[in-house]
Amino acid sequence: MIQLTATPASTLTDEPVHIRATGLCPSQIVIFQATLEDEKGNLFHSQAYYKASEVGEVDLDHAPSLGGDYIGVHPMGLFWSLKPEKFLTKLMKRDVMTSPFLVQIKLYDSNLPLAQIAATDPKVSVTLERWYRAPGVTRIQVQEGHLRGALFLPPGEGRFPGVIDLFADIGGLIEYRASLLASHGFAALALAYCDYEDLPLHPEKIELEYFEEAVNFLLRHPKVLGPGIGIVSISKGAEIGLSMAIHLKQVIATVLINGPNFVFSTPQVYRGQISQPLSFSPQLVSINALGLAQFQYCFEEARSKASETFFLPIEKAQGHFLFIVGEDDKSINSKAYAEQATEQLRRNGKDNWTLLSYPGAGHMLEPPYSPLCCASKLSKLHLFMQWGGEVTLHAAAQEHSWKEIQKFLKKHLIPVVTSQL
Ligand SMILES: C[C@H](CCC(=O)SCCNC(=O)CCNC(=O)[C@H](O)C(C)(C)COP(=O)(O)OP(=O)(O)OC[C@H]1O[C@@H](n2cnc3c(N)ncnc32)[C@H](O)[C@@H]1OP(=O)(O)O)[C@H]1CC[C@H]2[C@@H]3[C@H](O)C[C@@H]4C[C@H](O)CC[C@]4(C)[C@H]3C[C@H](O)[C@]12C
Ligand SMILES: NCS(=O)(=O)O
Repeated sequence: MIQLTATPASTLTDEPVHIRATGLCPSQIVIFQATLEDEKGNLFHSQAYYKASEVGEVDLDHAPSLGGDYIGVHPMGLFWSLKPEKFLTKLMKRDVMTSPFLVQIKLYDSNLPLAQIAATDPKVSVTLERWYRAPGVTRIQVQEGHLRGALFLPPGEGRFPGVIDLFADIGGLIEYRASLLASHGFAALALAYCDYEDLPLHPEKIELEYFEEAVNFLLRHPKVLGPGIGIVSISKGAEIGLSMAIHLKQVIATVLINGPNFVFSTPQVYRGQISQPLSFSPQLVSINALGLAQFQYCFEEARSKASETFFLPIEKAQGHFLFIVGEDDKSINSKAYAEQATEQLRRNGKDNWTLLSYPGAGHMLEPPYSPLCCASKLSKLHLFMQWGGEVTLHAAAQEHSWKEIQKFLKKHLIPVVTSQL
C-alpha cells in the first residue's frame, strides 16, 4: 500500500518538512504536487517528478526531482516553487494569528498528463499546516499617539530584543515577517506608515519623527530589552531604515534588504530638514515582452550626476548594518546601491557592516520557503512589476539570509553577559 508522510504536520512556515512516500513499485516514476489556497481563494500549485528507489521509496530529503517546477535534491522545492493559477498574484498571508496556510501534498502516477491532475484523485495525499506564529506569540494592535501597527511578543516573561519591521511604500500593515520574528524570540513591531487606518494613502513626505516615536514606544515597553533596537526593512522601507540608523542613536542593528542609499520616492523630513528624492528617468523604465516593468535602472542617470550630498550619510550611523542584496533585483538596482553604501563606509574608516549578495535572487526576498514572486500586479499603482529572481537560487538566498538576519540581530541586540566571578 502506498503511504505518504510529511512531518511535522504542523509547523512554522519558515521551518522545513520531511516528505516521504513508500510502498511504490521499484523505479516507479511518480508526480508530487503541492496545492495551497490563500485567504481569497487563489490557488497555488507546484509539481515535480521523482523516481522511486529499488525498495519503492521516494524520500525528498535525498531523492532528486527529475523535472517539473524544479530539478535536483530540494526537500522544500514543492513549497518555494508554488505558482499562482491567476497569473501575477503574489502569495501573502494576512491573518497571521488565527489560521495557518494549509498545503496539500498529493502523489499521482506519472502517466497522468499534468493538465488532468486537477480533475483526478491522487493516489494518496496529506495536508500540512504552515503557521506564521509559534504557539504563545501574542499580537497587540498598536494605536498609540501617531503610531499604527501591530506588536508581536514571544511567549514567556521576557525581556526580548526589540525590532521594527518595515515594508515598502505600497502601504497597509504587513505582519507576516514580524510574527515570524516574534516566533524566534524577538519583540517585533510591524509598523505601517501609509495607506492604513488614518495614515495617508500617498504621504507628501515621510517624517522620521514618526519612526522615532516607534523606537521610543518599543524601548518603553516592559517586555523589550534595551538599550537599543534593531530594524528589518525592505525596499522603500530600507531607505527609511537607513535614515533611522543615521539619525536615531537607539537604532543599533539595521537589516537593509534590497534598499537604496538615497531617498528614492517621497521626500524625507527630520527636524525640519528635508531630503529630496533623486529624480527618476521614466525613459529608463523597460517593459519586457510580457508587459512587465523593470525599474532598476531608472535612477542611474540621476545617480551618475548626483553630488555626494544626495546619498544618505551612512557613515554617521553608530550601529551595525546587514545589507542583503538580490543580484537579480529587477525593481531597484540594489547591488549597486549596497556597494556604494559600503564603499562610503569603507572610505570613512568604518567596518560596521556585512554585505550578503546573492546571485540569482530577486527583489522580493522573504522568509524561507516562500514561493518566488518574480512578477506581480501592483493594483494601487496600476503597474505590472517584474521583481526578478531565479527560483532555486532565490529560494537558497531566502533560507540563508533569514538565518543570518536572526544571528545578526541577536549578536547586536542581546548584551553578552560576562561572569563577575
Ligand atoms: C512599491 C514598489 C516596491 C514594492 C516592494 O518593494 S514590495 C517588496 C516589499 N514587500 C512588501 O512591501 C510587502 C509585500 N507586499 C506585497 O507583496 C503587496 O501585496 C504587493 C506589493 C505584491 C501587491 O500589491 P497590490 O497588488 O497593490 O496589493 P493589494 O491591493 O493589497 O492586493 C492585491 C490583490 O490581492 C488581493 N488580496 C487582498 N488580500 C488578500 C489575501 N489575504 N490573500 C490573497 N489575496 C489578497 C487583493 O484583493 C487584490 O486582488 P485584485 O483581484 O487584484 O484586486 C516600488 C519599487 C519601484 C518603485 C518605483 C520606482 O522607484 C520608480 C518611480 C520612482 C518615483 O520616485 C516614485 C514612483 C516610482 C514608479 C516608484 C513607485 C514604487 O515606489 C515602486 C514601484
Ligand atoms: N535547502 C533545502 S531546499 O530549499 O533546497 O529544499
